[in-house]
Amino acid sequence: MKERAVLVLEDGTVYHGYAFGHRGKNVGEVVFNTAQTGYQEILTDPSYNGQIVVMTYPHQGNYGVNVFDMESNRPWVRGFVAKEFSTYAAGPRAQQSLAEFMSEYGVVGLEGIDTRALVRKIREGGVMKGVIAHASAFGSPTHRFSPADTDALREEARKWTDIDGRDMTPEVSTPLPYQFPTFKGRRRVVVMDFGIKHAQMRYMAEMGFELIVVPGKTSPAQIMALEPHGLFVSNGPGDPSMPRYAHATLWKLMGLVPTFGICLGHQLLGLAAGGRTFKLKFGHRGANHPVKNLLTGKVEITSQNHGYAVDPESLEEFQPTHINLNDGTLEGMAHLRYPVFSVQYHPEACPGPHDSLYLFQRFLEEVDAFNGLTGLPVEKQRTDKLGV
Ligand SMILES: NC(=O)CC[C@H](N)C(=O)O
Repeated sequence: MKERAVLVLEDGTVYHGYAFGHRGKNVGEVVFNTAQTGYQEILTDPSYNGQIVVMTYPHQGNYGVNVFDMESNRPWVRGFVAKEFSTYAAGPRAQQSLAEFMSEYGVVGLEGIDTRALVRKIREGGVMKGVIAHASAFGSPTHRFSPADTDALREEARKWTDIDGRDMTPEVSTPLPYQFPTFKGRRRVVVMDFGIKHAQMRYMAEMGFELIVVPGKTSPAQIMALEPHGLFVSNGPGDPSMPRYAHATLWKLMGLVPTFGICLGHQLLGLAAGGRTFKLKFGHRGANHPVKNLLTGKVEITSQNHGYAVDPESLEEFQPTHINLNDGTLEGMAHLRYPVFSVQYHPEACPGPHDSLYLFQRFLEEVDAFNGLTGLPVEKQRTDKLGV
């Protein structure tokens, strides 16, 4: 018999379903993702630190998990919800089942609930805090949830400190600097790690960049002492207005070195330039968000995962370069005078389409133009041989 489990939202809504993955209980901000595949990349994307992710596609887990699709060294989601999880992992790339993977890393799962109703609720009411609890967290796998149990879980969700207003990046940023495994390149990029997805580094390594990854709290002087040709600002979790040290660092470095920011990196650059960020009602999380490139007029289908956005009205030194065609929010910007640009979405995909990979090429061109390296051959690095 399946073990009972519930999701209780802070507004008191209760969804009854069944336990999956690691047995237990966890609280987080409940968000939804509309990607049909890519659950392993989603689970291991550090930007989800603090969040319970609901997949809108009804069937998850069918192709298992493997060592290649890790976006960091472990999952970061606090809970994972789907209509139905496959217990069987099919396909030549599968090395482990999703159930085993979630159990191994302590990811509490829930299935068998009406995910469409839950997503409609979040779309209407905005993102909310919630708790997933399995019956065994109440002492026995055959436990039946009483109204007193769900009231207590609701209180637990309410009392949990909202990720809005919290710097969630120190937990996921590297504690010490390291070199991403690349050959010694003639173009050195310092990567500010706020919870980076490996795909971003893989693409840059393949393009011939030497990558030195530093903690998000690294000072401008320490960064410049590494003599970078370029600076990369990663994605990451939580409220972008909270890591104030990063705003100060990026403000000081603006114009000194060509800079490319993705997602949280984009938001931090906007804040560094004196701009403002705000929280979206339910965010953008999926693999088919249409974005218009205002410089070319072309539309890109993009991978997204963010709950905040930069207010374009608040920007003085940046011009908008990309907008979201669903809701008109800012998706990309470029500095008016310096080689500094950023996007809110994920050109590295993982999961998602590759329409926006040209941005990494643009970064390479900016780095070369600024450092007098134009004409230098790009030493393509085979990251598959490097074991990354
Ligand atoms: N993927 C990211 O970098 C997310 C940025 C930020 N934490 C947000 O939710 O908007």
